[in-house]
Amino acid sequence: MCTAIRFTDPDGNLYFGRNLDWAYGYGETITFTPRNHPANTGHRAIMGMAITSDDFPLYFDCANEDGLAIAGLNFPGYAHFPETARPGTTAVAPYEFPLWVCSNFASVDDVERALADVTLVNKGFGSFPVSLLHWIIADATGCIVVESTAEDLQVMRDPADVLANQPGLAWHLENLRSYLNVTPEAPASANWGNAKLTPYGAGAGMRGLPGDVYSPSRFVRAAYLNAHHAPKTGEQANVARVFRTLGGVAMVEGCAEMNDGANELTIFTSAFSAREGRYYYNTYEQPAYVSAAFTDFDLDGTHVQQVAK
Ligand SMILES: C[C@H](CCC(=O)NCCS(=O)(=O)O)[C@H]1CC[C@H]2[C@@H]3[C@H](O)C[C@@H]4C[C@H](O)CC[C@]4(C)[C@H]3C[C@H](O)[C@]12C
Repeated sequence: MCTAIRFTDPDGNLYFGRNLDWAYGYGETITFTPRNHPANTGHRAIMGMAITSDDFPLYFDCANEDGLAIAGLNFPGYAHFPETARPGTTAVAPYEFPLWVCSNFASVDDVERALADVTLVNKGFGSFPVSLLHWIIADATGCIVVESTAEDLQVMRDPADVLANQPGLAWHLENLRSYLNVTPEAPASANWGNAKLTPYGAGAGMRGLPGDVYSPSRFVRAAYLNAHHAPKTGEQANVARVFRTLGGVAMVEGCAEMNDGANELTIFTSAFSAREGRYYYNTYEQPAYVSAAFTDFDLDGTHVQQVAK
């Protein structure tokens, strides 16, 4: 499973992060695509988590120098990509979609407009299978979710500022209504007959928030934690906010098996700060952040640059 969140600090800077939950990694590391890389048609510097094949970055999530960020999350059972583009639309393959978005656009509004003329097509990269994903795309103003299904390509505003896995965003947003009673406030005491009931301590208002790592539960919990986190000032506190919130929906190894019996766990957690133009991540066994900033790289170069693991 995977979960992604966005929020802004009190100065309006975007923070964006994701958990990558799976049974294994792919050798991914922080990967920078300079403005003049041949596949960077929009000439925006891009950084995120990827593996690289033949100097082509296969991003799991990434962000650009204008403060636009995207993450791909599994969406099997729902994701469907037609073989060919609808007449009059541009074909974009799922493996190149994060790069295409961050290369060509500076804002969620611009991406949303452009997607009216795009078909996400069923095309893989080399011998890799096509990933069955949906995507969250965020900037300082908000976020959208993109879902290509057998019906159509849906581009939806996401007022919850989070995404998990299946089902689709519309279902998750509807499901949130079942939890509107959950609150940070301490409930008043109650009298049930002659029994006087008082809270043991903090957290009593959170009873009912699901504690498991099933996708609907992670969506609800991430939405609650993200919406209620205290606003923070400064880079360190906001990066901590991303990691603490995503820690609230992280997967502990051994608690949830995948279909093949393998244990799913939070392989890495990442955070992008548009304030500093910096990408941070940690892994299951290495909780200390590793980070890189756009300014660490040759912005006008032509080749992908990777941060050694
Ligand atoms: C497995 C990852 C999604 C994790 C996730 O959402 N898990 C949910 C588990 S569950 O179903 O809900 O149980 C996805 C996210 C991004 C994907 C990668 C990116 O799309 C980049 C390339 C794309 C290639 O087509 C396949 C390899 C790949 C390197 C992908 C491998 C894999 O599908 C990744 C890493």
